[in-house]
Amino acid sequence: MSVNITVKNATKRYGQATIIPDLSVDIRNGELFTLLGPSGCGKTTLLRMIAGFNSIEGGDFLFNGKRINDLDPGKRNIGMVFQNYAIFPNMSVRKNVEFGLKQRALPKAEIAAETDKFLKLVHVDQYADRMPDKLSGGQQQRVALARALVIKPDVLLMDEPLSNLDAKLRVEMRTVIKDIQKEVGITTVYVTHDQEEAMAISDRIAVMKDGVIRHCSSPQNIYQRPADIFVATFIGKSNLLRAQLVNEGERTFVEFESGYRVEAQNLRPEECQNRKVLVSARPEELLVNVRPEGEVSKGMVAVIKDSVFLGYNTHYFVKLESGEEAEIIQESEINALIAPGTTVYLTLNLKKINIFDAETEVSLMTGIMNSTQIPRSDATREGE
Ligand SMILES: Nc1ncnc2c1ncn2[C@@H]1O[C@H](COP(=O)(O)OP(=O)(O)OP(=O)(O)O)[C@@H](O)[C@H]1O
Repeated sequence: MSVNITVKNATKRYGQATIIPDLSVDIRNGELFTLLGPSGCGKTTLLRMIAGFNSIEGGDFLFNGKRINDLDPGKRNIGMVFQNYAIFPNMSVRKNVEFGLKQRALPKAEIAAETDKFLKLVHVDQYADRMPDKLSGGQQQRVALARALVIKPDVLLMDEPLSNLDAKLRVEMRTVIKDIQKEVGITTVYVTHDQEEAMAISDRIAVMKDGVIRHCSSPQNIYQRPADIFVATFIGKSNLLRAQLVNEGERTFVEFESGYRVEAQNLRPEECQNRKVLVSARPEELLVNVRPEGEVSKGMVAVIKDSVFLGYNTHYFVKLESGEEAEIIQESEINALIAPGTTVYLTLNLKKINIFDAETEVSLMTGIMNSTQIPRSDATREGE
């Protein structure tokens, strides 16, 4: 039986250091929920608290509403996969997978049938009699996954399971994990510091910094409307440009340091007063335009520092008149690579930029989905 997990006001300290000050989050039954953040932000600490391996200095952990704080790790019915495989090197693949079932003293026929089922699920059935050292890293992680799932855990915890694999295999294994998780439907908490991996596999992501969840939502919501500048720059690449909000009657304009001005869109009405802001634009939301001789600029004036042709896309690295630098990714056009040294003007995809208060670094936009709570009336709804 898969469960929903509730973390209420969790606190974790190591000696004098508070690693998690006060963290609350609901993880839905059956979802693949990722804890994402830089090294040391407390992802593994939180995962180990869910597993019962770490003491809890404050707060409550609940599975389906039942408090588990005092339940031994072995009684929480949790499956786990770590980066260092955690399979027994002296046992064949089959023996590794059947280990958990034997410990539960199930009938022999059931053990054999269940082991076969999970070996097939992760596509290692043809290696059932091999020893782990005769398997590739990806195959070893598949065995670790089968071993974790065969006991029918209520929760699957995965801590950087792909970080020991090479880049190509890591990308392949994302699909394997995502597909298998959907097939078995077990609530999964996944830890990674790789934002692309998180975006590729997760139903929802919690972006963490210093033990605090800064943004919790679907990958699309977090990418398109990040809650603050940390999130905007941690998930994908964001160019940050200094600007000022300027009110004119009912209208609010964004005035960049170069003097370029556009009408602000999607700002929360209560946030429209004059103030210093930072505008974030993804590399694909800025457009490089060549300015014909003598024509007045229709955007922010910049000079191309470097042009990198990458086939379908071209990356331009530019320096603006304000001294700020930006990276732009643009679909390559035939024979139209703009040479370094060329003066260009930049325009923005206004619907997609994000505007943040320069001081608090918090977003001023409408449409931010950020919730660590499951709406009680609609716990199974997709997205937010
Ligand atoms: N047993 C421990 N004793 C003291 N400090 C610890 C202990 N375990 C972790 N820490 C500290 O707690 C903080 C959070 O560690 P944690 O392993 O949860 O981070 P993380 O986000 O998982 O990072 P990484 O991606 O590097 O694994 C770090 O500053 C770490 O040094």
